[in-house]
Amino acid sequence: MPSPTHVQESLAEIAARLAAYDPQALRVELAQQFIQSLLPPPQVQIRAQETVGLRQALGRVLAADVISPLNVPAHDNSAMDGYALRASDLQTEGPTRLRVLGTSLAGQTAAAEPPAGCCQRIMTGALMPAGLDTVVPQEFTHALDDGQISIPPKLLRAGDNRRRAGEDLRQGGVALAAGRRLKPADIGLLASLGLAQVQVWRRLKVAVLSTGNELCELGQNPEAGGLYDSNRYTLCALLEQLGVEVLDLGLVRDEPAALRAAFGRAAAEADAVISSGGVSVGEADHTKAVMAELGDVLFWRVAMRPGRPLAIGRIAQTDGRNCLMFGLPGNPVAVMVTFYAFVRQALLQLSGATPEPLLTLQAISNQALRKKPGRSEYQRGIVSRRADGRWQVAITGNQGSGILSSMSAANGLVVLGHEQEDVAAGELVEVWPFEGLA
Ligand SMILES: Nc1nc2c(c(=O)[nH]1)N[C@H]1C(S)=C(S)[C@@H](COP(=O)(O)OP(=O)(O)OC[C@H]3O[C@@H](n4cnc5c(N)ncnc54)[C@H](O)[C@@H]3O)O[C@H]1N2
Ligand code: MOO
Repeated sequence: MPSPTHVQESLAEIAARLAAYDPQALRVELAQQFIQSLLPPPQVQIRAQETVGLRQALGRVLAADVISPLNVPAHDNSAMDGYALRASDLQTEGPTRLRVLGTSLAGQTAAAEPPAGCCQRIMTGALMPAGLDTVVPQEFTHALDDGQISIPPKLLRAGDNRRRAGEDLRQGGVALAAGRRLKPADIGLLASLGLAQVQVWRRLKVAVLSTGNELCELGQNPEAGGLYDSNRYTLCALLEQLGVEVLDLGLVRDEPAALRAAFGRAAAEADAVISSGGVSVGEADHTKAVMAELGDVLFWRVAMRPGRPLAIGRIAQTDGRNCLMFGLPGNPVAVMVTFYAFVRQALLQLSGATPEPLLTLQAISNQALRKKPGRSEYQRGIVSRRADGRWQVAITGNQGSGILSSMSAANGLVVLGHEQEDVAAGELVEVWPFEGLA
């Protein structure tokens, strides 16, 4: 491998600084903190930016603040169909009578200032005529025969039903900050500013591979003792949901040359590589040796279930960047749980995204759960609303770390923290809904 262009602290040196670092029983939070410390800012890792049209911008990460080029709304306008008036014309005792001078429709220029004692018929979105500050919705008025309307007393305060220029977005202000991972509402907001394009970081590129000689490609027949490679499909789907570019390196035989070629390609072409399998203590595993040969890597046993064995490392690239290595355990549910616990947030941050709080729920456990203190546990569950409106969660059956059907049946993960002991039926537990992990 070409040597890196700069010297960086080794992973062992970083680990040595952590209090309570125990690679044989690493707390989840400490593992997360460690991974966090390996993430370079996008200016260092991603570097390139691109301009994309709004229709292509969903899920992309803003590379620069978006400064509002205009006020939204551009002018004061009416929030209701009704009559625009001066609050100072309103009587406090008894009804107010005002003469209706004309009609303002949305899209027209602002009407001239009417004299005192007059009002203007106005539609939602129409510009407020000069000098008028308040709108009375038409359903609260009575039309009188002489071209006047009557408004009951004590109905309105000055400024009611008027939308102010710039109340949504102010010209020159930061409409969306750099690091924003664009959501549907953001796309609409950018459109409301008239912006057809935005400046985003290039997509993060993530390589995926599966290791294990027992695995078989879809479309082929597994040999005796073999099984289909499902992890790569799960991982590619998880990555697509995150909006990163996926480099599928396929199924790699558990042979040093094949593994070297795959990890080498990942290092040359991708920002991160995720493998599954071969990180535990088994005999047939060359994965760990090749990871350690090509990069700087630590092999952990995390105090969690599922997902105990985990490799974390990086391979230096010729241009000074790093390719992060995530060696996930082979068991299919452990792959998903470790992805959610360690990989997802890291990839988002590596993409330039500002961290956002994870959407979690407190739900009533429908059943007693066995839990050993001293490790974090992740159980598959179905969250639903009870008749009283509170969340409840039911575990989806067999929780073996190879059982994908109970993961597929679930809509979230029950997360039982490191210190947590047995949970009694009716107790509150934390749940990560899968919707919040997309
Ligand atoms: N003596 C010990 N044995 C094991 C330990 C341990 O601490 N001591 N840990 C167990 C845990 S926990 C896990 S998780 C697994 C992880 O081991 P590996 O990462 O080395 O994974 P493999 O042995 O290669 O595979 C485990 C399991 O998963 C199946 N697998 C692997 N890749 C795929 C794939 N792409 N698609 C579908 N299924 C896959 C594989 O066939 C095995 O059944 O180790 C335990 N053992
Ligand atoms: O980490 Mo393993 O996932 O429990 O089977």
